[in-house]
Amino acid sequence: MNSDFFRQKVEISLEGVGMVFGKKGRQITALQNITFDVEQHEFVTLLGPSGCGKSTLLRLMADLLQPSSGQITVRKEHPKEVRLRRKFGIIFRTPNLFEWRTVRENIELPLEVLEQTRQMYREQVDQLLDTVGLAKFKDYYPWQLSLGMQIRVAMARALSLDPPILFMDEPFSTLDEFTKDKLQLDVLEMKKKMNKTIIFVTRSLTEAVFLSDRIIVLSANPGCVHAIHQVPLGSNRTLQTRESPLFQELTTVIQKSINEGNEPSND
Ligand SMILES: Nc1ncnc2c1ncn2[C@@H]1O[C@H](COP(=O)(O)OP(=O)(O)OP(=O)(O)O)[C@@H](O)[C@H]1O
Repeated sequence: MNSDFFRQKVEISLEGVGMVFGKKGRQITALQNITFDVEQHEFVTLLGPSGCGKSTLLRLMADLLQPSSGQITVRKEHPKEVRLRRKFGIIFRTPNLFEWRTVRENIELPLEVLEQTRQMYREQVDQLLDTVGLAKFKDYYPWQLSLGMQIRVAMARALSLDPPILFMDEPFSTLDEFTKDKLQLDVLEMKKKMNKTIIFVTRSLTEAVFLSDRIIVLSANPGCVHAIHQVPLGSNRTLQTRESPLFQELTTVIQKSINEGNEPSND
């Protein structure tokens, strides 16, 4: 039997992808020969030190940048086609909310752009407000919320069109540990309930192991795939999961992999 029979559906595929910034004379090769697939409903994290090209890679997949070489397909199409059909949700490091719009109005924005009437999406937005735990704060303005709550609003807004694919670029890097824990648990819950394919970027090894099904370790100068690690921690993860021997073992192995990938070469 064909081995593809056992594989999940491939959602995103990268083949020999490279990215060079700048003009002749002052070029930076940010990424070189990146090849991997992301399967449907998978949570894949791009992990590596600052400057190894994680954000660039995420932006290429989301069609916010165009690769200098190689090919990216999403559901067998060019990422642009998929973006134009609004099948991507994106959450950045800063929540980028509109200060003059309430929580509810910020979440409604993508739906408004599609010119749906408020009546059509009222229930859907109510559900999202519940999902991110902000139902009581729906009439607040962003400046009345903590940073953690603002990030929750950005998450709800990214989910408002129910996209199958979610890109998350270091969304929790500016948060304190306590708020980060809560939001990581929310993401795990969301993944379980909503069945999204999630591409997550972080510099934090523990965050990557806690959230991911698979971790892609990038090495720097230029950014390459150094190693790919499965994270077999199951789908019922709690804060106690981080105390388990398997979690400790995975962090040790992946830390070693990061160190190897970033050792200075002798060439
Ligand atoms: N628009 C740009 N123009 C020129 N160089 C860029 C541009 N964007 C990124 N780079 C360069 O590409 C490389 C990779 O940057 P990128 O931001 O993707 O790394 P990163 O791993 O996400 O880093 P960090 O964790 O610090 O955000 C860096 O050398 C960066 O300076």
